Amino acid sequence: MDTSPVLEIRDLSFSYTGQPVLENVSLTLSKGNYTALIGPNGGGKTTLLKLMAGLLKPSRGTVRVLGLPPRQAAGRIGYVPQEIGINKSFPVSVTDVVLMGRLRSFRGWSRYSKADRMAVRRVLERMGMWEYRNRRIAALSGGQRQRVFIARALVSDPEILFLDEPTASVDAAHQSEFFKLLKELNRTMTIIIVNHDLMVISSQVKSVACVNRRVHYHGKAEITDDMMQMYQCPVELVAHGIPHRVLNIHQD
Ligand SMILES: Nc1ncnc2c1ncn2[C@@H]1O[C@H](COP(=O)(O)OP(=O)(O)OP(=O)(O)O)[C@@H](O)[C@H]1O
Repeated sequence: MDTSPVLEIRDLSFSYTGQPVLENVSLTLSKGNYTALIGPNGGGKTTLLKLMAGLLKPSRGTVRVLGLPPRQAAGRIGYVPQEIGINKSFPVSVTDVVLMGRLRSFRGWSRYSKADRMAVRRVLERMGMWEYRNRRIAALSGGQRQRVFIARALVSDPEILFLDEPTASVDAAHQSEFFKLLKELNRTMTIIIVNHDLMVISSQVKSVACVNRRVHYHGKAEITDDMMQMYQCPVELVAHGIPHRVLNIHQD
């Protein structure tokens, strides 16, 4: 099995306004991993994901995705942001949004190739959204919109997929379908997912990185009483709207 690193972060620090958000972060993930980024609100998970995707530049240190600076690997990365601001009056359809994920092979404003359109159909069918292909994006529910943005990330066949709280507006039935899909995708792509519900996510992922200004990586994801001690992770989990502390605090 190929275990070459798909992601290598070395001595990374980042601040937006002088106040450090991430400090001395080093993390190496090998091909085929499926990692959850967990941690308290404001701990830096979204920021870390944006740094991995090349949407932010580190203040110090380096990020390499598939051996390259993230922007150079952009065509091989799929990124699903946490909040998708939609201008309700912007008349863009589901198909238009997913086609944007094919910009790599874009040939002009009026022409996408047949292969682009076929790829869009495949991915919309996979996400159960084909019947909505001509619907305006603003006229979808939050969960449906999220599936469209996941389709947009998948339509370029990425090797690594970054997802920022993708199940935030997905109901329980669709959530389990969604995790089934991710498990299947993980056969061919590395997945890094931000999620708050460790109890749900731990049954899915292969590893966990606790993010709270610093990052602590745990190569396993099962949560047992013993491991709660071992993880020593400061996480305020929000399960069914009720915050509760599951793991103990890191010593440094
Ligand atoms: N654009 C920005 N400008 C300034 N500060 C920011 C910006 N974005 C985030 N921050 C701050 O950086 C810190 C980390 O934010 P980030 O969104 O990465 O945390 P998070 O772990 O993803 O939080 P949550 O679980 O609430 O989504 C927070 O204190 C936040 O207020």
